[in-house]
Amino acid sequence: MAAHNATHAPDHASDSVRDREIEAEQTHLDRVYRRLEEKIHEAEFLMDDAAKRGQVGTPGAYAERDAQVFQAGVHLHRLNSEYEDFLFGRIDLLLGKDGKKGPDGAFTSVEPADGAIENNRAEIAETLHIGRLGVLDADYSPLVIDWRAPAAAPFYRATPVAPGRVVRRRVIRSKGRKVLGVEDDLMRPEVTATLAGRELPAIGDGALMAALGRARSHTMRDIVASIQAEQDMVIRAPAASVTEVEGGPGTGKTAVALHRAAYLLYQDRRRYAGGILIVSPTPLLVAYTEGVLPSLGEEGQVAIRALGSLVEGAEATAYDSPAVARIKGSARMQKLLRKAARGALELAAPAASPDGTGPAAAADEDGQLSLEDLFAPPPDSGAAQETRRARRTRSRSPRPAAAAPARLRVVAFGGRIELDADELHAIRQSALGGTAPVNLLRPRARRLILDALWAKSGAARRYTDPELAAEAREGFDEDITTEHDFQEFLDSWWPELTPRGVLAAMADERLLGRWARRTLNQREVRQLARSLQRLDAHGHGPLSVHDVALLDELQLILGAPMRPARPREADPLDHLTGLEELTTYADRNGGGRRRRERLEEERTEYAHVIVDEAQDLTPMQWRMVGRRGRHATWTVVGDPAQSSWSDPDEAAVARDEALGTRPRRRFTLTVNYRNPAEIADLASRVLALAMPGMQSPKAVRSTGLEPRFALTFDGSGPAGDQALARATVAEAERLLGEVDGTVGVVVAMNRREQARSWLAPLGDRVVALGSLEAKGLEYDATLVVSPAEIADESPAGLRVLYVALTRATQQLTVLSAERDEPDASAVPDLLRD
Ligand SMILES: Nc1ncnc2c1ncn2[C@@H]1O[C@H](COP(=O)(O)OP(=O)(O)OP(=O)(O)O)[C@@H](O)[C@H]1O
Repeated sequence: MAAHNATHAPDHASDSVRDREIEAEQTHLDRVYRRLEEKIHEAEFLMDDAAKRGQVGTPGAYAERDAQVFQAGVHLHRLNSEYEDFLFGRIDLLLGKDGKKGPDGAFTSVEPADGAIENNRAEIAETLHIGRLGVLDADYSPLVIDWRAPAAAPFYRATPVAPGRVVRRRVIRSKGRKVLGVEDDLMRPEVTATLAGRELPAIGDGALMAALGRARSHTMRDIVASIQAEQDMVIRAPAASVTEVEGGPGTGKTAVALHRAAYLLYQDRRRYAGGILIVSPTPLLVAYTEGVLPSLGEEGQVAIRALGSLVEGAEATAYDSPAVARIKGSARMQKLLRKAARGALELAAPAASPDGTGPAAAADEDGQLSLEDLFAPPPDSGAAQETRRARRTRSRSPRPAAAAPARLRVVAFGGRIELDADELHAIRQSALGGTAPVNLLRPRARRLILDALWAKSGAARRYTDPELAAEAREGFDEDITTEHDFQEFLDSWWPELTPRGVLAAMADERLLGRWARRTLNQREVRQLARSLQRLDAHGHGPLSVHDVALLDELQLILGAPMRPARPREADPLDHLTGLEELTTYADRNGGGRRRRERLEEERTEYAHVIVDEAQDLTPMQWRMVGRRGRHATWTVVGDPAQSSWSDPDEAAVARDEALGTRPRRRFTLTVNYRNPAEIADLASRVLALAMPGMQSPKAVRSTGLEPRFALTFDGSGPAGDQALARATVAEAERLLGEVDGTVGVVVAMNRREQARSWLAPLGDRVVALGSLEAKGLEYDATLVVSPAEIADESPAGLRVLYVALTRATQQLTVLSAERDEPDASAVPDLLRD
């Protein structure tokens, strides 16, 4: 940890020295902006020039134009982006061991030259400014080093214990083009260093503390100016294989994951043109974090998706009870879904003509084969009535109706050939024997039907010459299969199943019971079927986050529908870069967003997958995420102590399967940057219950403000609810007065809606959250309502409570009701020492 361990020089520098230092940084920033303006003009000129070349219209001119447009687009996008603090850091360095310079114009040596320090005095040999992007002066000297460049690493890694060449690290605070302040950390406080004959001053109390003390808003800030050494190790870890990061609440796992995405793109833009996927547990966390990457200069190549939005066209909006979530997330679902997909085929109604009489006979030209009343059961048969009923039901409601098995009848070679229900059933079973996706087995089933009809026709016996027999068979097949009615039969008998359709079919408790015979017990069948009844017959309706993983699994089991693949739009720049950065140019010309959205739609696999809050993925979700990174490298961040999944062993197996046998690199983050020590200490009591023996991360600061304990005491029922509402609102109001930023109120999941309505009048600085929604988020102040209610919600309830208690950056109140068994000081049983 750099700043944490650094000696913060007490702020003895006089105001005039501070002003002089700010002015010096202002002069540098002005120079940077002048250079940026020159670059913007250059880029605009290139764009104009490119447009003119485009009018010439020869292939060579087009290629040249495209290359120029790309370059210019990249520049313009980056330079036009408004950054609050484009330039945020500076390091003053001793002379290096060797005099080599890297591509960014900085000296590469990490260690100081012998004799760089003599009698604790030294001369600063190099000053580097660090910013969101690199900028070179016209003479190629570095005006700003990109924060991800190797030359910037000492800014994050230097500590007083291992300072390398760094004497002073400075964080520069600016807004727009104005420098507002500087904060210094001395890495060699014992050394008196001079720069251009003047002693190097140290100003401020340290940048990290300044950053941590800021009020929180509804969006996360990047930490680019104050990344700590242990975090930097993760961010800059090699991309290959799997990087696993564990750390307690507030250790910066999410921040590190986001910065790592930006770092990887910087390192190897070509490789990550395949896209980086960041998987987040909730849409709330996506909304909270998605501004960070643009602030780091990266957009377009990184998709941040909530677990409930990973499947195209599906968006989870509903919540399952913990019991149902446990069923849907479990690996047992694989087997059940395979059965359901096969079972759903049986539900298809046969295609009879509406009046049951079927199509008229169709005589073929050579008189060998005619098709007659092809697929209909006899009009008066029970099966026909059943079929008609089924069709009526189907037109009212497309849920696949249970129907009598059809028989298939053709007239060929002057006689009738018929496959009865049992024979069709046997054919279906035989086609399903393989493991191929159900929708893709249809051609095989079709072939088996034709084989059976051919065998029954006895025609094969009439041909001694195999060539003639093959020819006859070919004609036979063609005649049958080109018949519209045959195709209709096939559509009904082996319909194309959709994941949503199968999920909807599982809402039928009786059918589900059949399919789940060896997988779920009766109670589980009932719970699962009921939870799916909120979907309509097409499977449309409010999906839960766990339903989305089931849809993805079903997509695999069923296979892609058989329609012609949409040709990928040729991108003239693919051969140059494969980058979407072009969209920055195309955006300006209107078509970029559409194109990017389309490409994203088509993209189901990524070059790098980052999983945030990995401890929460269920086995089925690991399978879903794993499919998106089969050839990817991975970064997986999480904290087992915050897991809301009840069976960690089962999830670990699924995680191992998703990550495969790739070698793993492990890191642990140990410092809590979010919670003051007072809040972290209280939370650690729950950690001791939830995961005995697990270490809490060390809080980096303390505020002197102990958590508050409040009570509501009106028993249960509506009166109790009203009392709880009053107490919650009163405390939320009090906290609003205490902090400048946001207040999060965490309640048990089943009180979510209630709490939202209680708190709505307080405005948007207050957010009501169900316990599971609090994951990853943070607020200046947090109110946790009834810890016992949250802890009792599920087998993982204590860990969920631990999450709730670790969301506050400044103040925490715990509100207890009777069931919390509070003591005389209102401390609930679960939080007593
Ligand atoms: N080096 C840093 N400099 C400044 N702020 C930091 C630093 N590291 C982390 N933070 C801040 O600490 C807070 C917690 O970070 P983050 O949300 O990434 O932690 P986390 O480990 O993902 O937490 P949780 O497991 O509770 O979700 C954020 O506000 C983040 O900006």
